[in-house]
Amino acid sequence: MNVFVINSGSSSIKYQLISMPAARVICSGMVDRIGLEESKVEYRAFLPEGLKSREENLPVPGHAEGLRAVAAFLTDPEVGVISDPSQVHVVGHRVVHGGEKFSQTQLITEEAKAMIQELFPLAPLHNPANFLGIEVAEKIFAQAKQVVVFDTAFHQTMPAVAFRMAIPNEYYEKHKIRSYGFHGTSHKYVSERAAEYLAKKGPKLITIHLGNGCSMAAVKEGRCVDTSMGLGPMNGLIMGTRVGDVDQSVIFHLVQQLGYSLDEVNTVLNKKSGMLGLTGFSDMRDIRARYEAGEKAAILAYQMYAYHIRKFIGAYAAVLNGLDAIVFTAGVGENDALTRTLACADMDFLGIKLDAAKNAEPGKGLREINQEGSPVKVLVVPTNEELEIAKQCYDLLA
Ligand SMILES: Nc1ncnc2c1ncn2[C@@H]1O[C@H](COP(=O)(O)OP(=O)(O)O)[C@@H](O)[C@H]1O
Ligand SMILES: CC(=O)OP(=O)(O)O
Ligand SMILES: [Mg+2]
Repeated sequence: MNVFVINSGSSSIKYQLISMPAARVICSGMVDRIGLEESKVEYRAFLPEGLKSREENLPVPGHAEGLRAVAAFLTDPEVGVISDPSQVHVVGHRVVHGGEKFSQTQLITEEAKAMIQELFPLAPLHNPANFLGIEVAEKIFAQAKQVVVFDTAFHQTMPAVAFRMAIPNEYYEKHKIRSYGFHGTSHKYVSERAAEYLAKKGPKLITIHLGNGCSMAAVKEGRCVDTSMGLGPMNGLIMGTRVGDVDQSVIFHLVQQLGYSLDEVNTVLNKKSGMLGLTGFSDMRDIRARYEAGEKAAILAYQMYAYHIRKFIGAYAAVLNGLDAIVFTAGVGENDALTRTLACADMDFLGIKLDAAKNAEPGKGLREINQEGSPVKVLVVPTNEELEIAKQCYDLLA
């Protein structure tokens, strides 16, 4: 079964074609900077004769054009891996928000599509792009089964004490206002890899996903018991452009004292805050360079970013009543040693003892970066949301 996995973000599409159940990656790549100048389509094919890759800088005004460019690579006479789109049997879509009704992996229905659209306001950077991905893939891969895998699914095991908010009951009962949590596919994938590595039954884990969006989860016996994101993917940790936890009074102040409309407030908190608001840059590599150069704003932003991670580590160690390992993952978590250093600083009372040399070593796969004998393991586990989505598609349909 050939599963084409699409992870559509606000300005990018990551994709992999995976042969299941062997979990063999046939090709993978990404469309970057959609809608901006210098958009780019990357494609890597793992052919019997070796790797063939292509990178093309071409205008990609929208997701439809991006996916069409990818489909053209897939069937290209020289670097292609299939002769016809019908050789894609299943398309697996990452969808960020499915609300309370849609959290299980399932075939796309008109009802699910309507719900994904209804939730645009709650996940404005993600659901619209996810929806477009579905609409375009239904046209390009017309014979394939289309499956949705929700970011919220893994967090459905949270108990009510964690997911309810102390607002009047009717808002939950009538309107389903509660914490949902996101990046669930990633938290699930890395917590399973970590549990295998630790070879311990039902370990107590804190998974720390640091990409453009950032979130943490407390995982006990393979189940999520708490997570840092809520009704939408804006709260919790400081992110690339999103604010993370903020005092609600700020919202009223912006509206009532500074005259902002609610749309403007939303734009500020979702798109202009976080590391971008603090430093002028949202990409951690740019901020890192300024940190190294001793720029004050970058130093404070890094410290704040790590401080919020440390607060959640403390909170989740309490929630779990103990801790076997903390797990860093995603673009920043896997690659940025400085973030890990700052996030693990002064945590020896909790048993977290980072090994500076191991942490600084660049690596690729799962690795342990704690000191010998550290009571809590510190792991870097590369995430693979695409593989997890392909597995779930296979389990649903095989
Ligand atoms: N080598 C690196 N060092 C530091 N940060 C990195 C490195 N590689 C990627 N990143 C950061 O990872 C983030 C993107 O992570 P990613 O998981 O790809 O996010 P998303 O899936 O949300 O697009 C960016 O902030 C980028 O700067
Ligand atoms: C939910 C979310 O924040 O996703 P991403 O990190 O891909 O933006
Ligand atoms: Mg991501």
